[in-house]
Amino acid sequence: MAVPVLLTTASQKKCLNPDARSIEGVSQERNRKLIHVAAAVIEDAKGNVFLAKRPDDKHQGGLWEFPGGKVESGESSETALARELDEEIGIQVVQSEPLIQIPYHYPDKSVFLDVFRVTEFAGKARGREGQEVRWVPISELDSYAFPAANKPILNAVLLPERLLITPSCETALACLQGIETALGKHDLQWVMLRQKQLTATQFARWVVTLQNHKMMQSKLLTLNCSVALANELQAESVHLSSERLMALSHREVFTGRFLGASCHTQEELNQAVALQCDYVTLSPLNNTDTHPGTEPLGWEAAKMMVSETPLPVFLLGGMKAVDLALVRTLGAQGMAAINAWWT
Ligand SMILES: Nc1nc2c([nH]c(=O)n2[C@H]2C[C@H](O)[C@@H](COP(=O)(O)OP(=O)(O)OP(=O)(O)O)O2)c(=O)[nH]1
Ligand SMILES: [Mg+2]
Repeated sequence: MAVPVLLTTASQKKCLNPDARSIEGVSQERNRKLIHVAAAVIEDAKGNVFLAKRPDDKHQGGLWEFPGGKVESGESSETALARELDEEIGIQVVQSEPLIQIPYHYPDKSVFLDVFRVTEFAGKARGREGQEVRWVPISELDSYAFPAANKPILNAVLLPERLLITPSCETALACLQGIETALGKHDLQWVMLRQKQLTATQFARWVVTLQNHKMMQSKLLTLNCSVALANELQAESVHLSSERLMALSHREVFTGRFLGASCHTQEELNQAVALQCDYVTLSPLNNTDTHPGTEPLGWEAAKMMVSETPLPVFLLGGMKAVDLALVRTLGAQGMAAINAWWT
């Protein structure tokens, strides 16, 4: 008989707040022990992800899930993952890496999702328990109904690992050329337009130029501006400065897909979690030319902060392109940088 592991650790603290619960309800849920669950984002070589439908009579029934199940007493998450994937979908894990950890309180249950990316496996994935299963292109994941706790998993899968932030540029043309060079040289998929020296009108003009450029058609463009301006510009992604983040009392109605924010402290990270941001940047990791005189967080503190944040975290500040591997071992989603890629 499987005995699920109940977590009472620091993971309790970083839970995403469930929607529309009374204060009393939330505090009761927060004291509840977390059920430790190992789940897998299984990818094939074509960029498809394997989904299974939860049986109607189970918790979160009828919704699509990343296969997995409860970690049993005495098991590591990796062992539980391997066992569950064999039992549920008949595959044997060959290679996996941690993707993200999410504590979440449902009204009736609290779970701690320990999510791995499985990049290599043996066997043919199938529904061994009669459940409906499907290989789904990553670009179509957003059209599937998942349990509410899964939102950060989707963000972690959909967002690229590397974010290029533009330095302040003299002209829109110089900015375009810089982006083109960096994207071409480093095979980047994600760009944040950050140009603090521009007025909103000038910024909007630069954005339209970028949006219409052929090279940006297949890339994710994030605008570092207000939500109102990003909506006006029909942006797919907006990035809030820490000042804008801390000034918000609730998640503004952003009409695009990804709402991110700059964080430098635990308080700002807490606010990003409370506002249900889709990702955060955490900086400065090291000393940087762009923010001289700012005390860096350092790798140890950053590691702690990442482990307490149930959102995809992109580390930023004085990093080199080769630091990506280290960033991943810390549990962060990836890295954001100007100088590492802008030449
Ligand atoms: N496997 C999986 N579980 C998820 C996801 N999202 C999510 O909220 N959960 C929740 C639903 C359940 O409360 C819990 C997982 O339990 P489970 O039903 O998969 O556990 P299990 O495979 O060990 O099944 P059982 O023996 O308890 O029947 O985590 C997800 O993407 N995958
Ligand atoms: Mg399961």
